[in-house]
Amino acid sequence: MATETSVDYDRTKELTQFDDTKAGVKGLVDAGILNIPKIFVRPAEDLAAEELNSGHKNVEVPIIDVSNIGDSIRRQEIVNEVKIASGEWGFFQVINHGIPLSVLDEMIEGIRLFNEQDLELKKELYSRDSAKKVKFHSNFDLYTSETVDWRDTLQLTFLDSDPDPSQMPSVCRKSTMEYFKHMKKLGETLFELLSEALGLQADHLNSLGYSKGCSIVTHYYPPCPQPELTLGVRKHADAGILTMLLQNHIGGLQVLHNGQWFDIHPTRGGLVINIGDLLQVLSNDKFKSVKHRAISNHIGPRISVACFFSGHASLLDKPFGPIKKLISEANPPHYEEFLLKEYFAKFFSSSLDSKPPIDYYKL
Ligand SMILES: O=C(O)CCC(=O)C(=O)O
Ligand SMILES: [Fe+2]
Repeated sequence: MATETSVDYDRTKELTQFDDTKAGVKGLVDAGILNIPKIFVRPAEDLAAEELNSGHKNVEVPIIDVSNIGDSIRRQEIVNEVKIASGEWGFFQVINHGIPLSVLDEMIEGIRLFNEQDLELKKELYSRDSAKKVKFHSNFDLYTSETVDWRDTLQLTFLDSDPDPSQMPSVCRKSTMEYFKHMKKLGETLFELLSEALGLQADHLNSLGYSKGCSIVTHYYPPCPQPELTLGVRKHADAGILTMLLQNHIGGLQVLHNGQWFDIHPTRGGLVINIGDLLQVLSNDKFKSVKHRAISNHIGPRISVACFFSGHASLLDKPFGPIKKLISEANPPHYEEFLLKEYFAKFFSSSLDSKPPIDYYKL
């Protein structure tokens, strides 16, 4: 909740005014503002507590080359790298994954075109309706978070079926359909590697439907006139199972590792993979879901495309918890079982900075 006490500052009114423009953060930049509105300014204690540009320059999140995965010796090495990265960092980048550069570049370009198209067209998709599969807005938790983040989002949700091209915004339809096809395929490969890294059969996670059901959440971070006062995305861990993220060349993504922020530098052709809270649960804490954030920048736009795997819609009513094969007397469950539909209801009714829903199920 807001901590603002000044009598002449009506925060709810400012939030509503911003939301009603349906123009997002880009609308503010287009209007030529030099000082960011108060709703975006992080609390003074947060700003004082840390230096925003504290990202380390010399240590890198692991980069895993997944070419030659068909070679059994190399595959075992890759599985081992995935195991170490997932357990120690919760993050890694994959390179040589086989997705053509043109597909990645066109995806980023499609999202740029969507955000930079005529505002009247973009406004038609502006919504906070949870039932909408395709929607554009700024900050899904605008009214519940302490501070508003400096980004706009186009969200495409496909939990029970593949995307329907007719629902896609026309400027990014072709590129998104192509990108989705590749995400699905690479997702299955990664779920195989993660299964093996947990000591399970390669098809374990795929056969349970965990690599099905995903949302493509695309972020557009306009240049910010006062980047030291706000963030692109606040510190959070991802609520789903696995995230695969494409970013353009601007940079800003940071991961919290041993209490320090590390930059995840954009690698041309690379994709950032991170373990979500639900995979931490499935793995009974063998894999870590780690906090990350995106800082804002004077230059931009920064564009990122997150593909969140959260399991097929048919799993929503089924009990969810640590994988039974990973549990023993020596390794008891760290979480009680819960229903995914209740879990996601908790997530979407709170804000990125509130208590993560998995905390309710910790034993
Ligand atoms: O834009 C980024 O690099 C990060 C986005 C992110 O963390 C998210 O969507 O959960
Ligand atoms: Fe995230």
